[in-house]
Amino acid sequence: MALRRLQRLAVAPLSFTGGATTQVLREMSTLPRVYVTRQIPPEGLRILRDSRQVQFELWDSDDVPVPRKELLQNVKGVDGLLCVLTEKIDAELLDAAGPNLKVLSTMSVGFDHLSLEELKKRGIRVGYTPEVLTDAVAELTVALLLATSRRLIEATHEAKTGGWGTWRTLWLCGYELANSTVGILGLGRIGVAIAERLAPFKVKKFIYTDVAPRPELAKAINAEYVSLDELAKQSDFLSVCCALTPETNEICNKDLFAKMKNTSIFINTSRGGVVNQEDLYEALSTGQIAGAGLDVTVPEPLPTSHPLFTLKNCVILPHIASASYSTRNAMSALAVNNLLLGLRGQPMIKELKL
Ligand SMILES: O=CC(=O)O
Repeated sequence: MALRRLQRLAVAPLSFTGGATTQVLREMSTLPRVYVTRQIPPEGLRILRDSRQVQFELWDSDDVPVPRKELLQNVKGVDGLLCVLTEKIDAELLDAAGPNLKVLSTMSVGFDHLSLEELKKRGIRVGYTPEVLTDAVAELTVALLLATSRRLIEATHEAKTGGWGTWRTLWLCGYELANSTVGILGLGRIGVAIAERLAPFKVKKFIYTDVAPRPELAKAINAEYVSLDELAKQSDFLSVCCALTPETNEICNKDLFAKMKNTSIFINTSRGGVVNQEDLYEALSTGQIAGAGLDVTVPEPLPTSHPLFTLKNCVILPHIASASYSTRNAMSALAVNNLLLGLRGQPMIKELKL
């Protein structure tokens, strides 16, 4: 099938003169081998091609992830691996790759798909792509928040399907940011960038919680550190920005939703795993909270039959927070540069400390 074909790409254009071709092939065989699990955006691909540092094979599709069985086969003996967040990098995969594998580079800021313990045990260095996506994610979070709180999806649906009768005094009313309290669960670069964008909407107060206060970051947005309980109680808008870890797994559950105001809006652009989705469904369908905007779910894609899709007060996006052309190209370039630096034994631009 054309889409699923595996491409073997030379590090330099192959010459058609016999001698030169042989030379390139010989050169190829001594260069480090890299496997790329997805057709990555052009900027990264160009850097990889032009580097002449590696020979690489690529799963030549962006529509269908490489099937696990093929992935296990294709990584055999590689020195470097470039993956995206759909690939689970665990002991089985690392064993399949074997001892040559020295560098893993993920084109994502999140790394919950990587078994860090297994990577560390094998001395494999890990690159990831923070910072380059902060603006795009913050922008999308604001868009999702407004779409949810001002009921934009419901409103366009009504307009298109004949629900638009006379102008009505309380029809499709939502909640506004002016004079509100915005809570951030997990304050990092993205949380700060979201708050910076929301401040001009005349937010009254920013509050946040995290494992510990982060005064340097909080100062930039004049945010107050509070407990998780207080965050739930005080927030008119609660935006989840934390990484998915064993500590944050399903941290947004019925206990949290029960403490929230029935006028509050819940937004998640981090990872679906931080939310207990049954509890969220209950909170939304019983009016315990006013609405939810989710860019991430468990599983992804969320089956179209999922109960959350039946709720008018739940806006669900298909994990697109970083999806702008410039950001995805920047992520692919950073992922490739991390990989190439790692394979040269140099510090990566963005390397995870294991
Ligand atoms: O979710 C997106 C990422 O981790 O980059």
